[in-house]
Amino acid sequence: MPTKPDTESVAVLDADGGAGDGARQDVLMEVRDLQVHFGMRGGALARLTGRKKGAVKAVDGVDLTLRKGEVLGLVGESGSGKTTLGRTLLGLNRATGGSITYRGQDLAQLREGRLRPMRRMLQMVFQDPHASLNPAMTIRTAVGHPLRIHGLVKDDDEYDAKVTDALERVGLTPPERFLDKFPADLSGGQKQRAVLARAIIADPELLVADEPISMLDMSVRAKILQLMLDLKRDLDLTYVYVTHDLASAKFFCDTIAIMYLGRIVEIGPTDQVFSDPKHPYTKALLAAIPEPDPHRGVPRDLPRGEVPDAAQPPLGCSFHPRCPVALAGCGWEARDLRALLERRWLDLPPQEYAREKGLIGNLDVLSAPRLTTVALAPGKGHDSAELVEYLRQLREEASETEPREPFWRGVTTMREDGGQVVVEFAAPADPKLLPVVDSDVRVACHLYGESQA
Ligand SMILES: Nc1ncnc2c1ncn2[C@@H]1O[C@H](COP(=O)(O)OP(=O)(O)OP(=O)(O)O)[C@@H](O)[C@H]1O
Repeated sequence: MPTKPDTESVAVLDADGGAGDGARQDVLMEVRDLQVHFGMRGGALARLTGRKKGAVKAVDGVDLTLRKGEVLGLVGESGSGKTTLGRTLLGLNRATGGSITYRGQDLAQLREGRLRPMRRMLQMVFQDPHASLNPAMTIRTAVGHPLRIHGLVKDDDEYDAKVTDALERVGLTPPERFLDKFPADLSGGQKQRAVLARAIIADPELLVADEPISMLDMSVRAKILQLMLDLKRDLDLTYVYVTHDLASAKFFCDTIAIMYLGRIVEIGPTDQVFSDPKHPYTKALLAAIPEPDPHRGVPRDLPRGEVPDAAQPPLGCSFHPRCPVALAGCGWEARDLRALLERRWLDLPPQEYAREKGLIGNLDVLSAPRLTTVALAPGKGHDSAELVEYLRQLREEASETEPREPFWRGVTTMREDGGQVVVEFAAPADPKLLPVVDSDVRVACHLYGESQA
């Protein structure tokens, strides 16, 4: 893959995370406290019992400043909200809250009718070029479609001239060979070139590209990214590049935003994020990039566990249940105790497992989200003294094992009370995205406290 070319407008963040005064006029889009929640329909039982429907917070308070000519990468595991954020920037998903300022208007508030003309300037490139092109349309019709929708040409000659120019720009040459072909006649790479031709034909300002190369052969991926960089340079484009692939983001992006469960946990110039990652999640993602040299070992895994359910995110920092260095105030709660017990029990022989599990009579109370105080009842044939002793033993064992289990930092109290054992956790705090001293990076992590700002 070619090395990342120098771009003229590398992003510079000021203390507020926005562009400095000099760069302010170069701001293309300003996103503030953006939220996109998807309602979940309750089942018949939920309706009967009057239980509230939940919501998935796909995007949960995102701030971004996108400058003209910038390539911003949205990176994170599946379900982190990258696609939803990208789509919302273009008005393809409606925002639940917050603002997206573009050309003096708030896209988050615009009605569909007023949004439509803006769409000419804001285009999306999807992952699957095959699904993006109507199999029954010729390339001429598909690529020129935006010209017709937005009424940008006066006659067929102008239409053909523009389609021909777009095909040339994306390397589908000579264009006459492609105009009357159907998508099925094209290779994957050629289809994605046609999709790019359609995306640029109406002279847009911003392209959101959602995993644009992930479904292509390895051999053409770098070529498509290079083509996108050439188009950006020639047509003054700005890109938002959605991917879970850090290697391509490193090559392609000026700025990287690392997303986790609907939030940006770290954002900054690509070289700084890669050379000196701050957030434990960023560090884990970078450590999980497979080594190109097979003699240097197997790919390392991401931290334990999976991305949690966005409908019931963890308290405090969403990453804390997987974080190897979490602190007391990172948001520990009852569910984390359950996860800890279950991880331990997985490794026990059946008899030991049954004995330990039998000590707790009401394990299910540990499933409720956001509980920072929980009362555990002893199991049949046991009492609270045995139960509290068991928990204290676990804590003791953990203090002697490396790497140190961070969960116990969050437990402030374990005491007997009225025949039960009350476990209390430290008050949770939501980490804010703050600038880190001596760097252009902002990070949402308690390891970099407010004093660092
Ligand atoms: N239309 C929808 N209705 C309900 N939930 C949705 C919808 N779209 C996305 N979600 C949920 O929002 C969360 C974020 O999804 P999103 O697709 O934006 O993440 P992503 O990081 O792009 O993941 P992927 O890489 O798998 O596409 C997920 O929990 C997802 O299930």
